[in-house]
Amino acid sequence: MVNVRARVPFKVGLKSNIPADLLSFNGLESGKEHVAVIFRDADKQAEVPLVRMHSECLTGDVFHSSRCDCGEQLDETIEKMGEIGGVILYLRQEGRGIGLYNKIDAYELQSQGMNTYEANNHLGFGDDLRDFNEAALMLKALGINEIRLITNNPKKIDDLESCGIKIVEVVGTKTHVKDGNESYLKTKASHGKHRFNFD
Ligand SMILES: Nc1nc2c(ncn2[C@@H]2O[C@H](COP(=O)(O)OP(=O)(O)OP(=O)(O)O)[C@@H](O)[C@H]2O)c(=O)[nH]1
Ligand SMILES: [Zn+2]
Repeated sequence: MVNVRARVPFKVGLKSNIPADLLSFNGLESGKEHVAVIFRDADKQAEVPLVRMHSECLTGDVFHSSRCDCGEQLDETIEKMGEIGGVILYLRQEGRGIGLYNKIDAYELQSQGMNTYEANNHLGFGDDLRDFNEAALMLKALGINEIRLITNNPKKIDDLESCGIKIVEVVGTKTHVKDGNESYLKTKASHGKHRFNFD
């Protein structure tokens, strides 16, 4: 049984000025310390909340690495939810579930010419090891069964729905192209079926 362990207020965003609550949970069987960040008490409002399931990316979220778009997606989400409310589930699934050191090994292979999925496969991993069952349990612990999901990734939609969360709307993120991540994003679109808008 997953339930809320603690809920504390803090302020977030690039200027540390966006109020939110940080929540921890009991009962996550993976032992992963997933957290939720709730803006404008979105879990207590009548409207169906905006939700983002964001998988940990130390290199992108913290260092804004050129190799991916994770940090920009997180910043965009925080800005949006600061204005209209929402819930970020920050999931400790570094490297699409293979972990940080393996992701760095995969980056080494990508520097030699493999794409993001080929590198995973070469290391003996599937394309994406994540499952979103615990994310669904966290939402249920918050009393949330229906959401508007921020994602470009169809796998997240299918996985959450199969765990009993109703997705009433899918909201895409912007396409954050920068020097260094274009082929990564294009591979996600062609192979991973992510929905991006390349102008
Ligand atoms: N294995 C591997 N993982 C990567 C690579 N680049 C980024 N990641 C990981 O991919 C995950 C990105 O997850 P999310 O931000 O949830 O994004 P997503 O699955 O692309 O889906 P949406 O952003 O919701 O459309 C993070 O865990 C990153 O650490 C890579 O080249 N190899
Ligand atoms: Zn990333």
